Amino acid sequence: MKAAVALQTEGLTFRIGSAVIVEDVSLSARQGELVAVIGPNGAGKTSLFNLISGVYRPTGGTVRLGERDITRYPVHRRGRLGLGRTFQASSVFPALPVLENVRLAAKTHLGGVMNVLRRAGRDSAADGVAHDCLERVGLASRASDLAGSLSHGDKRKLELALVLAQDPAVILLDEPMAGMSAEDVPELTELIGELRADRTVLLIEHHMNVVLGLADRVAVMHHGSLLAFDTPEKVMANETVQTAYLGEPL
Ligand SMILES: Nc1ncnc2c1ncn2[C@@H]1O[C@H](COP(=O)(O)OP(=O)(O)OP(=O)(O)O)[C@@H](O)[C@H]1O
Repeated sequence: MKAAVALQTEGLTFRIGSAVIVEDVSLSARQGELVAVIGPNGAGKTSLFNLISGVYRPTGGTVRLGERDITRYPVHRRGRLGLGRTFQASSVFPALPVLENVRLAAKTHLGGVMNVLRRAGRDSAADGVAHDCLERVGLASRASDLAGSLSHGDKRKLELALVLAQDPAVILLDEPMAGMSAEDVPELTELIGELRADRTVLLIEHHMNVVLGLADRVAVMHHGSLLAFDTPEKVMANETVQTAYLGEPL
């Protein structure tokens, strides 16, 4: 039996004046599935994430999280319902220790789901979650360092820990490898692969070896539209994709 659909867009469209940013995008991700979103610069990938996470209001189409139509929900409500997203460096407090950053994210989340608990109980639960998340992303040894002192690559790991601390069922990752040193890429690739054990992941990624190694299905965007949405093998063999995006046969 196929797993239930965790996230689905139907006819998702975003226009600004006469500019079409995202056009009629219908895709879905099942529970435990990793869907990669690829396409050239300016294809509309980040805008698609902005529509799914509620940063942009679509001019057409719908977004469903599980059975629920969340198209008109604000960002924070989508977060509470289990949709998580990395927000690049903007979500990191540089003057606070690494651990404190993750604790704050965990506390915010636990404050929503455990508001009947006493503060002390919540704080110790947040501590546990924060340590666990830092361990998972490989930053446990940097827990007491200031977040601002981390290298670019380690900041990306911290951003991932901040999302994990909110325990989302569906995670949107926008180029998590960007700016990482080559030796960090395999470790992070493995970590993202492991997320699938209990979550659904949508991943914007330019490293094709990462995409091909991780993705169950690949969505190819081009000029705001979905050019193909299929298994990595079928997408790579798709002539339209080769001509329009990859330029030449692989
Ligand atoms: N709020 C906005 N106002 C005006 N133009 C926008 C807005 N959001 C996106 N765009 C435009 O839409 C197009 C798609 O941008 P988007 O960032 O979604 O592409 P992308 O595929 O993520 O590109 P990249 O790989 O470079 O990150 C770009 O031309 C961008 O300038």
